[in-house]
Amino acid sequence: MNTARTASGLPFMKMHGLGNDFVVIDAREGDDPVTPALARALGDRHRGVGFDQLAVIRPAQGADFTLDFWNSDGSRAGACGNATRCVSDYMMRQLGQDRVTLLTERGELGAVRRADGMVSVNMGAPILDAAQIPVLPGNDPAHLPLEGDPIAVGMGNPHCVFFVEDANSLDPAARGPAVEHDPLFPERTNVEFASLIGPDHLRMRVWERGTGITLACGSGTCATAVAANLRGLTGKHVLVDVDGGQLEIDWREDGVWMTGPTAHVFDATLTPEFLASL
Ligand SMILES: N[C@H](CCC[C@H](N)C(=O)O)C(=O)O
Repeated sequence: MNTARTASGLPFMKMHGLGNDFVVIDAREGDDPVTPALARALGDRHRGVGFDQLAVIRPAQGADFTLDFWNSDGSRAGACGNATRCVSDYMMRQLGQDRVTLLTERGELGAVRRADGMVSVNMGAPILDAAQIPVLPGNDPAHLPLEGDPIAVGMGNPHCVFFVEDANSLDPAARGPAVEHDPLFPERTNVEFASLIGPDHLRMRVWERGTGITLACGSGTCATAVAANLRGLTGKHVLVDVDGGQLEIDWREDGVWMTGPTAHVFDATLTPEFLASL
């Protein structure tokens, strides 16, 4: 831990995309202060700040910034679409640009601000090839031997998408945890439950790996749109209704684009006492 920061506290930002909420730490100057213990303590909604994901901005070579993601249980996530949109919005404002590039565990991603103010991110091509999905060794890449015939889609993080009769009437907390921890997924998985509610219009609810139910999951909506297209349910441009609102997905030649609103709620500073208690 950077002792200078510990003495004066640690600044952070609170942001959300459709209620998928984030603590964001800008660590472009100084040491990266985040450890699993800090992520868990900050993620505690009673004794810390509370978030679905913690995002850490770091310097990058060859891109505008690097972005790392943590879940509230202290585990790392390889991708987080909504945090990518929120932080890209902040960075576009700060750099005076209407587009940015960023490095994530997945590789280089790009984000742009649309004329209507919404932020779009290209989450990259979906990973469907079993050879490239470390979580699915030796399994049919499209159809897992799980009840409900889900589709596994990698978006830089693992997703397991179930199509159900009525996503509104099921409790993701009842079915999600068993799938998250199924031995088919050695790195665990995010779990989506989706229904077709109109032409190219999906309803999706999510159980997120390392966090639980969230109001929106950007990478999950990308995975769900890809899965729906592969099942012949939709085209490649779909609207996905999540608990917190609506995201627009566009599966193009260059990757899966995800668009929606962003919100920067407040800035604050973690106290030296909080940091010292970890
Ligand atoms: N909310 C995020 C996804 C977090 C995924 C995380 N729970 C993981 O372990 O992969 C999103 O907007 O894409």
